[in-house]
Amino acid sequence: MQKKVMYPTALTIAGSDCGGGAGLQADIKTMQAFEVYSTSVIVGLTAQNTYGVQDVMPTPVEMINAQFDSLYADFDIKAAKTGALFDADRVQAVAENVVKYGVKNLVVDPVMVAKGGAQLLDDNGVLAVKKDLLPKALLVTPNLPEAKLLAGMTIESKEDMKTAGLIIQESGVPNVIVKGGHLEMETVYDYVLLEDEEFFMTGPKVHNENKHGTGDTLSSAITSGLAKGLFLKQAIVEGHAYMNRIINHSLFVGHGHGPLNHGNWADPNKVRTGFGLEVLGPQLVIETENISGSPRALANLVKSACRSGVKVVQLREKDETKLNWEDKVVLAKALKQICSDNHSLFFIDDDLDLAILSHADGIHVGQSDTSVEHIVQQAPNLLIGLSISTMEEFKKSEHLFQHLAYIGVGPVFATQTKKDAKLPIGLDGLKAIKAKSPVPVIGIGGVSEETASRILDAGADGVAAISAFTKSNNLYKTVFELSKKE
Ligand SMILES: Cc1ncc(COP(=O)(O)OP(=O)(O)O)c(N)n1
Ligand SMILES: Cc1ncsc1CCOP(=O)(O)O
Ligand SMILES: [Mg+2]
Repeated sequence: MQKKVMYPTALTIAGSDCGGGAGLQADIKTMQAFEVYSTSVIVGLTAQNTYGVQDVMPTPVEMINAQFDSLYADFDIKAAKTGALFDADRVQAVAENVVKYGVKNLVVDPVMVAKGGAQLLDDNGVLAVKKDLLPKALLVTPNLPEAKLLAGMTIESKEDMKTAGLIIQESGVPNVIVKGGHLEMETVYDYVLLEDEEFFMTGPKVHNENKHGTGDTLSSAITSGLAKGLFLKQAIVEGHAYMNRIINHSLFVGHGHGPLNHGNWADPNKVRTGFGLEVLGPQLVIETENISGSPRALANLVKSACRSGVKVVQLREKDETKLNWEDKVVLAKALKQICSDNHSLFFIDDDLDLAILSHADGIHVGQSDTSVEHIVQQAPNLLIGLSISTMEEFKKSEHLFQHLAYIGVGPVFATQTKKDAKLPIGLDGLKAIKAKSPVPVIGIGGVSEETASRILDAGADGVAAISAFTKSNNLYKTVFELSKKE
């Protein structure tokens, strides 16, 4: 099977924790857990273990600049975060590079004091973060002691957290999370103040000593979501869910405050937010006809769907299209760009020329369309999906599986959308094919928020749908429902 794995890239700008539980080591592990490629600018070294920080050595400013130069000469960095920055000179250097390279989606974790009490940002550094870095950031994530310093007030209640959030927002950063883990309560409240919304996130207080690196981990998790193209609120909620999960599976290594288990992310939904073809998630199949004939409306739907978590989009422009060839090419190229920007794969239905011209990632073909062998010969880099409607078609196609990324099996249920659809194969038919298929099985036809979980429970690796998306008034929920097993 051909495989193409797409990895968004993120950056951590932070200090090294040689003990591996916090700092940029925690960031890299978290990003890996989110299937995001991590790059790093090392702002300083710490000699550190689970007992605390024994020594600190900041990186020379020239070397910080050189690391930024190297990374931005090469990588397409979609989101970045800062951790320990040590002093005002280093904050200044980071702020200058943020401007120089137009660093996108910057999350500032204003690390000031390590768990054992060592100072990781001096007093002038705190002022520099406020003045030089926060106005350039998308989000800042202080814990209570950090929020007290940034807001210049004591914080002893949830109300105080809200006031502190507003004061910090006035520094010029549009979004703030004040983390309340230090409040003496059995529930941990984190106050989220966004540009247009505010809410508390809650989690249980965890009664063990292994919480080293929690701040780094949450901010990296959010940064990972941003790198993958999630909306900020989604990235925050997913990051928080990740933290809540792994904090309950922390590791007993070392003899002091142990680290989190960043790899313990055995959430059944996880595979559906990943990248790569083993983890297709719901596929949006769409043509201008489905969306009042308007290419712009189609582009908007594709953009929103990608941002809601769709990882594969297929353009299925049929003969009835009102578009001429040139307009079709323009549309396909625009959709490919939207998909690339959002780390989603872009497929074309049937049309090999259009797939090649638009630099699509893949092509989907039916039993009577362009042959798989011809595609492999003409465009060996294209991923290929093949339609299968019956067990007979499956058996007839077995020699092609070596070339396929997936098979689209259906219609599973009756569909109004495809006029020439064959008879529904049903859940039992799908199950029988899944049992024999060496490639992922995507169920299509009559997929809705109600039927998707039955198709997935029958063994499908993912679903593809048209009307479920075009009729949706909440794409995020639709993607969630189309990814969910019972
Ligand atoms: C994922 C997926 N599965 C099946 C189809 C149907 O393709 P095909 O059989 O070629 O029918 P048309 O789409 O051409 O009407 C698909 N497009 N995608
Ligand atoms: C393209 C295609 N192939 C088999 S059924 C179908 C149409 C799916 O549309 P809907 O998701 O609205 O049932
Ligand atoms: Mg076809």
